[in-house]
Amino acid sequence: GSWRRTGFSRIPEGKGPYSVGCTDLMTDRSVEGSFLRLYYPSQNGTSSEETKWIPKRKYYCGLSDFLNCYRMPKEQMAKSEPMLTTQSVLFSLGSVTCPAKWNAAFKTGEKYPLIIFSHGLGAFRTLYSAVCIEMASQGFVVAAVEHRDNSSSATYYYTEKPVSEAQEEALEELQEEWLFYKKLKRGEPEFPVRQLQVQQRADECIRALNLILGINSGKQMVNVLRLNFDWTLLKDSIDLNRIAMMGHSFGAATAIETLSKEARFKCAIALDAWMLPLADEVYTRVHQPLLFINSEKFQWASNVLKMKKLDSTDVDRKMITIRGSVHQSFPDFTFVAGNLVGKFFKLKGEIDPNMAIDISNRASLAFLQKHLGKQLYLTLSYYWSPHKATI
Ligand SMILES: CCN(CC)CCN(C[C@]12C[C@](c3ccc(C(F)(F)F)cc3)(C1)C2)C(=O)Cn1c(SCc2ccc(F)cc2)nc(=O)c2c1C=CC2
Repeated sequence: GSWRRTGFSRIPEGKGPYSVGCTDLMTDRSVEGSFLRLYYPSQNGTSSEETKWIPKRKYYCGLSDFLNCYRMPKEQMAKSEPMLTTQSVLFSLGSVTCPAKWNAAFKTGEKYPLIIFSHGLGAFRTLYSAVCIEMASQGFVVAAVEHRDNSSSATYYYTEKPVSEAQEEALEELQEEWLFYKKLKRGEPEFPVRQLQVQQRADECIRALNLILGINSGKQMVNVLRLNFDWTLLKDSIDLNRIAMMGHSFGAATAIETLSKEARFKCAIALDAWMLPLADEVYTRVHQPLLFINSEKFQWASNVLKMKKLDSTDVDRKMITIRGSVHQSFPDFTFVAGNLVGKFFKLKGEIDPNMAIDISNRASLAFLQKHLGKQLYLTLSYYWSPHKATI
């Protein structure tokens, strides 16, 4: 509408041949369950509703608390114009949708490769829709997990309300329990906290993989979220040989940790990896191909040196840097925030946000095609010739 600020651009649509659907899945009524947002190739015309980008108001509260490091000190607040508080920025985003059809019917009839996506520190499952929608439009099923390790700025799960005898016959009530970002205590060493969190995050990604594979084999599962989406259409739709991890920042470290624990993941794409949470052991335990896609600004020696420690001649390890991009060029805020907010919060670099994500997505797709697409060919040639198969 006309109220939109100039330069207010939306999250970019998928460029691939498939139309994209989106739905949410939460299993078990406990914090140990899985919670993920699924982006998938959908049947055209089965839904006209666009997907809500940030689905519950409590996410805004969690986000503005996480970002409160930007809150002006009190004395300055009094003096100057009412600042661009993160609260005001966030509440203007309430109506933002992402270009995927909410609960559209899953497109059956072929097997798709699977990507498990892990979000960054202070983010949550819905904030990387530009990347996930592009992958789904190219024929991937993408499960963006929501982590419950207190690194998300907000997340929730359901528990049964303790039903008192009096209400015995009443329908059992489900109660929403919220978890928020847990700040480090002053002087608390960061590594032990992040190492524990990256372990939990990897377990949550492996649990999500097992959940999707269970659905693929036709296993019955209960979605705690009452949505009208037919999960049985996913039966026999995942190509079990083509499974990959993707993640941003803390989520990229999670992707590397997950590969070291689960060989069913054939490769990973690390978007602006934050390597601090990874223990030394992981460097000798990852054997799959890795692609590091870095922004120009999120670079410091110790972090890059840890990426280089994973360099290898036996397996394909690549690193590219997108000139003019920033850390926030990968999550969706780079598209949703206007130029004013975008510059202020460093959500946009010099490069146009759509161009940056396009470079990243094309590099990702080429890497996935190389390491997932030829899997069958590689296997066959390996058996036919004693030499090491090469691509
Ligand atoms: C601990 C808090 N703080 C210390 C000063 C650092 C805060 N910070 C920089 C921020 C996120 C920022 C952001 C977003 C969104 C608006 C908004 F206004 F548009 F909403 C504004 C400002 C604030 C840019 C980061 O944490 C960077 N970062 C991230 S950002 C992931 C994220 C979080 C929230 C989002 F909405 C979107 C994306 N993921 C990581 O895994 C890691 C790091 C650093 C190391 C590991």
